[in-house]
Amino acid sequence: MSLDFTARVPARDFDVRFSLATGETIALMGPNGAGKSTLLSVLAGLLRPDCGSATLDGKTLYDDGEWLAPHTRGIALLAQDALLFPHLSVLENVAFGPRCAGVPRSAARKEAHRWLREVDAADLAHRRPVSLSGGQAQRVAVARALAAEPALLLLDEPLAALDISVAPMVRRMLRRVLEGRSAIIVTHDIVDALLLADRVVIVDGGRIVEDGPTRLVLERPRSSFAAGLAGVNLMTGTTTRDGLRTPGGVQLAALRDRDLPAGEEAAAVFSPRAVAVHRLRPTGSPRNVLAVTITDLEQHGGRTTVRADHLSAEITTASAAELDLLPGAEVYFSVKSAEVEIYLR
Ligand SMILES: Nc1ncnc2c1ncn2[C@@H]1O[C@H](COP(=O)(O)OP(=O)(O)OP(=O)(O)O)[C@@H](O)[C@H]1O
Repeated sequence: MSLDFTARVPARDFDVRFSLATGETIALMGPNGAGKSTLLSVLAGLLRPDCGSATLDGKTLYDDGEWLAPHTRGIALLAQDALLFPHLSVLENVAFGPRCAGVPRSAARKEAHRWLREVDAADLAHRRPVSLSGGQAQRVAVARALAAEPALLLLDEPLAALDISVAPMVRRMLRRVLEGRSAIIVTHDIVDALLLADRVVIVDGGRIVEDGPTRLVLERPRSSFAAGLAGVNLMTGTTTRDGLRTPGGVQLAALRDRDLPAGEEAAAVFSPRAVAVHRLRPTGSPRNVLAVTITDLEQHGGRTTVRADHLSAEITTASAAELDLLPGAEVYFSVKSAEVEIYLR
């Protein structure tokens, strides 16, 4: 194990215990006020728990009387905003960690150039932080965090402050640099959990309520929070000219980003509300049609969720009754391509 963590902070009703394997990335999710920032603060050494202990790669971070100072923990914390040092150039920002660790100036600069290349920001080396866009600054912040060679990387909603148009690029970069790294990423976005993490840990009311592989937690949610997250349809496969093909051969047309390359691993996401249910295969429409078998129906208010083969449709209860839907029935789900979003994995 890379990290073993227990902490109690009664003033915040926080009582959490979990472990992280070496090279594993966890998505930490939960509603507002659940305790996600508390967990990161305790790990980063910004908040002292009343009791508990934590070790990282065999090093004690805290225990009864022991308390390691934040800068000696080997943990880098990346916040929502890049928080670069405004008076230093991009290169000097990234070289800061190695310099603090005693690396000579020219070697530290060389390191910094290497990390900037790693995050596709080599051309920004001589810029000042004030001249960077949000996405550029966040890439530099990632390079700065990695240049310190942390044993554990903490990312607090790293995409939340970014424009929706640049978030996918930064997400792809993160996916690349997080590969094989011990990291905890706080996110509210299930797409991040699916694409960036090996495992999802859900906290609610200062306690862990779910912990497991992201797919499994979504398919069999045990907490109301996870059930809410599971309210999206996800299909994985490879990109094609006009969408996605699953390993089982299902073709899904999507409204595609024009620069999306074909043949890449990707996930398609669409809302259950965008799915229509039919008894007979619909013809002559530009929709995606999937033949499925109903596994379960759930009524809530005037609407019914129809679950089938890991997908779900949300339709009015009146139309569910009209279609005479029952578990075991073979039906067709259809969704317009404009409702399907594709994310590279
Ligand atoms: N500085 C503080 N002092 C006292 N209590 C705090 C402090 N910060 C947070 N809390 C309390 O601790 C609990 C956990 O909050 P925390 O900020 O860790 O949640 P979170 O999951 O990060 O929420 P969000 O998604 O809103 O950032 C909440 O009840 C909150 O009110």
